[in-house]
Amino acid sequence: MSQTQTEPEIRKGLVGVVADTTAISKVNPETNSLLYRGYPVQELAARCTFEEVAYLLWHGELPTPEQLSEMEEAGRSQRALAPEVRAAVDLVPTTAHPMDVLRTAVSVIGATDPAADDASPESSYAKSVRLLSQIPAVVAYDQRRRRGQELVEPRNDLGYVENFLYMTFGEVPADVVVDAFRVSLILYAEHSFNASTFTARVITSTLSDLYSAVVGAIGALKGPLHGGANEAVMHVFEEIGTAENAEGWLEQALAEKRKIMGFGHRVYKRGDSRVPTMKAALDTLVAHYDRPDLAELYDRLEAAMVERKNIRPNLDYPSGPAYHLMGFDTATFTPLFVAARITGWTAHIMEQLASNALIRPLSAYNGPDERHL
Ligand SMILES: CC(=O)SCCNC(=O)CCNC(=O)[C@H](O)C(C)(C)COP(=O)(O)OP(=O)(O)OC[C@H]1O[C@@H](n2cnc3c(N)ncnc32)[C@H](O)[C@@H]1OP(=O)(O)O
Ligand SMILES: O=C([O-])CC(=O)C(=O)O
Repeated sequence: MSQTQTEPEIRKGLVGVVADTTAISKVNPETNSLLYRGYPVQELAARCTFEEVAYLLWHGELPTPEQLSEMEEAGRSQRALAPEVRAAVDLVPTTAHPMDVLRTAVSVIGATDPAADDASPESSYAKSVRLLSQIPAVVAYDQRRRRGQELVEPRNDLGYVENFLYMTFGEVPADVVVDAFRVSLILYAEHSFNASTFTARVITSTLSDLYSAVVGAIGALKGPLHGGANEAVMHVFEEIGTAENAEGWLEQALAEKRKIMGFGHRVYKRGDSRVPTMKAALDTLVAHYDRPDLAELYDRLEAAMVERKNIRPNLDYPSGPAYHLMGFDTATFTPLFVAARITGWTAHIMEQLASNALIRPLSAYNGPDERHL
């Protein structure tokens, strides 16, 4: 009797694999849309504070004024950089990437939390609020120490976004800057089973603690194929120099088989649903800082890439130059992504815990046949 052996189907990079359900966000490449808990992200960016969006991602509904102020109060009381976290940051040399500093700081925040291993929903939520509040203090302080500047203590009379900028720059910038930063954080907050979120879910699935899952997610986000691309976009802009070099630079880069940072996406093949909103925010910054040269370079490279490869920008493409115009150092861009995505990551960690199954795929062995010594 002959038996046909079916080869296992291997989906390298898990392309097209549906790994689980989620109620947190829906990415729909067909309609080019992104919903957080059912709400289009564009509407949230137009109408909500970042704190409201964080609450929505965590709880499934937008907060009432009372619920919001309760969450904000808990967050404000934890905004200052804890002394042991500051000491840990100071130990890391400034030759290290800010993502390495942030990863270390989150590890210390976890290691100094006596309830680190408490996986109850209440404790997970409290940790999520804690990380949301502490991460800006780390990011702002790290950029300042690299510039030889003193730490700026938080201001509790300010909202999250204003305070983040205040701790970074020592002043609250113009409304247009505050608003562009708010929009970027909302757009970066959540995006289903992207690589860093999936990393957090894999770690959580072993019943490890929330901080370990976030540390792993930070590591995954750092790579230039994921969050590290917003920083890489700025390096591309610097390499190109001025708009008239864009086409020539692209030809050469493609000839060298380079990946063009800020373009392409695993899920969206006809454009990233978040780009138009972030591009509009970038345009307001270009006008505010009077930098039409940057907008021209942006447009020329995008047009050339669409013409040559029919590949469109992802969110990192407008975010990189937007953060540059706001005054952030290029190496700080991906930590800003962490500050936003901590909301989505922790929402997914809580969702995974609520309905857990160990994540453990199979592999098809292709090494030598069995042999003996
Ligand atoms: C917020 C975010 O994390 S969004 C992603 C940020 N990352 C980047 O911007 C990095 C640059 N982009 C890329 O490397 C890719 O587009 C990714 C990693 C984002 C998606 O990759 P995948 O879904 O695996 O697409 P894949 O690599 O299969 O691309 C299909 C084809 O388009 C090409 N391609 C895709 N993106 C790019 C790019 N940015 N530059 C040049 N070619 C590209 C690939 O080389 C491939 O060509 P081939 O079929 O001739 O081999
Ligand atoms: O979804 C992805 O693969 C990457 C992305 O855009 C994100 O994480 O925001």
